[in-house]
Formats: sequence, C-alpha cells, structure tokens
Amino acid sequence: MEKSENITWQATKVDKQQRQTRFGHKSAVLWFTGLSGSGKSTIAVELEKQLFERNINSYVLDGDNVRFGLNRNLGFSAEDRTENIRRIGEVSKLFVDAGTITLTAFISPYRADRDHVREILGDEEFIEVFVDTPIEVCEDRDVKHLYEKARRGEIKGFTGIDAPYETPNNPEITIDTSTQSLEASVQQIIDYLTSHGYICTAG
Ligand SMILES: Nc1ncnc2c1ncn2[C@@H]1O[C@H](COP(=O)(O)OS(=O)(=O)O)[C@@H](OP(=O)(O)O)[C@H]1O
Ligand SMILES: Nc1ncnc2c1ncn2[C@@H]1O[C@H](COP(=O)(O)OP(=O)(O)O)[C@@H](O)[C@H]1O
Repeated sequence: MEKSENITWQATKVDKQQRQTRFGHKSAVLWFTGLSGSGKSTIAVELEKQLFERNINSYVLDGDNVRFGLNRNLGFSAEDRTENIRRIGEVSKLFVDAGTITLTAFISPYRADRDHVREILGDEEFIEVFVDTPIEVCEDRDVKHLYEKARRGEIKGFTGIDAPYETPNNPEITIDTSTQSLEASVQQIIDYLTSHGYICTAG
C-alpha cells in the first residue's frame, strides 16, 4: 500500500491537547452509519448547528458532498466503498487533531472498514452512531428516489437491496428515526457528549 519512500513525520509546535484546552472541549468523530434515507445527514446537520451555537468547533463530512470532490474518482463497488471510508477515516483523524468534533455521514456498510477507522482513531475519539432505521421506512421515504430505481434494476449494488449492510456490533449510540424525533436524536447525542466529558453542560 505504501508508495512513498523517504518520508519523515514532521512534528508541530501546537498539539491536539493545546487546541482542545483553548477551545474548551475535546475532539472526536461522531461516525454516523446506516442505510440511505435512515437520517444520518439530517441528524448530523442539525447537531452541527446546535454545537456551533454553543461555540463548539464542529464540522460535517457528508457522503454525497465528499463524493463531489475528494472522492469523485470512487464508485460503489465494495473496493471503492472501502477506499472511500479509509480516506474519510484519515481526514477525520486530521480534523480531530485540529480540535474539531467531526460528524461523518456515510453509509459505511462494512464492519471491517468502520473498525479500521476506530483503530486509527482509538476508542475515545471514535463514537459510532448507528442510525438503525428499518429499511421499510427508508424505502418508504425514498427522498432521492434511489430505492425506486434500485428496485427497477436501474441502480446495481444499492445498499440494502442488492448490496450488503453490516450492522455495528457495539455502537456507542443507536438511533431509530422511525420511533424518535429529530430533536430527541440530537439531544441523545448531546447528552452522550456531555455525560462522557467531551463537552461541558454549559457548552
Ligand atoms: N449503489 C449505491 N448504494 C448506496 N448509495 C448510493 C448508491 N449509488 C448512489 N448512492 C448515493 O450515495 C450515497 C452514499 O454514499 P456513501 O459515500 O455514504 O456510501 S458508502 O459509505 O461508500 O457506502 C447515498 O446517500 P445517502 O442517502 O445520504 O446515504 C446515495 O445518495
Ligand atoms: N425523526 C427523523 N430523524 C431524521 N430524519 C427524519 C426523521 N423523520 C423523517 N426524516 C426524514 O428522513 C429523511 C432522511 O434522509 P437523510 O438525512 O438524507 O438520510 P441519510 O443521510 O441517512 O441518507 C429526510 O428527508 C428527513 O427529513
């Protein structure tokens, strides 16, 4: 995998700990995973807004958006999805080093790919948020009409239809948007961040 030789790690004079101290909160990745239409982006975007309002550095990396730029050369084969998640894992690590609470909204269907990101970040900085909305509900929403296309065979390898989704074994947070409101989901995550000492009650 490594193609670069003769490279040396450059140390910096400002570290993650100093940045966290200055910002007044810890940094970590909230790794949203779940089917298309499960609610990953909707929750991440609202949560980012609420964290921002509390003066917390936060940033959303969203599957669709990242595929317009950084990952525009990747498709939806198993190999490309793995590379997609590997890159986002590395980007997330940089954001966390920069002191930001990073929200990633990718289907990330393969357990091994998510576990790899957990490994490079460590348990404390990787918070897996399983958006466990039943496929029937996601398909019923079909915001982008992609399930419709997949059922008609116009999209091949669509997650949940003819491509796999491997559920997390031990997610830190589980949300089902078919039974809980957006507000309740966002509050559940804020409560987790507060009770685990990532952010302060007062923000
Ligand atoms: N074949 C196939 N399977 C699943 N999803 C598809 C596919 N083709 C396009 N799309 C659209 O791409 C979004 C998922 O991109 P991700 O980068 O999150 O996927 S992955 O993590 O690499 O599996 C996904 O967005 P979300 O609905 O936000 O999840 C879809 O809009
Ligand atoms: N309780 C809820 N939480 C989150 N989204 C919900 C909820 N109820 C309905 N929705 C709708 O479900 C859709 C989820 O789409 P999206 O957030 O793009 O999902 P994903 O990013 O997982 O593909 C949105 O249209 C959203 O308005």
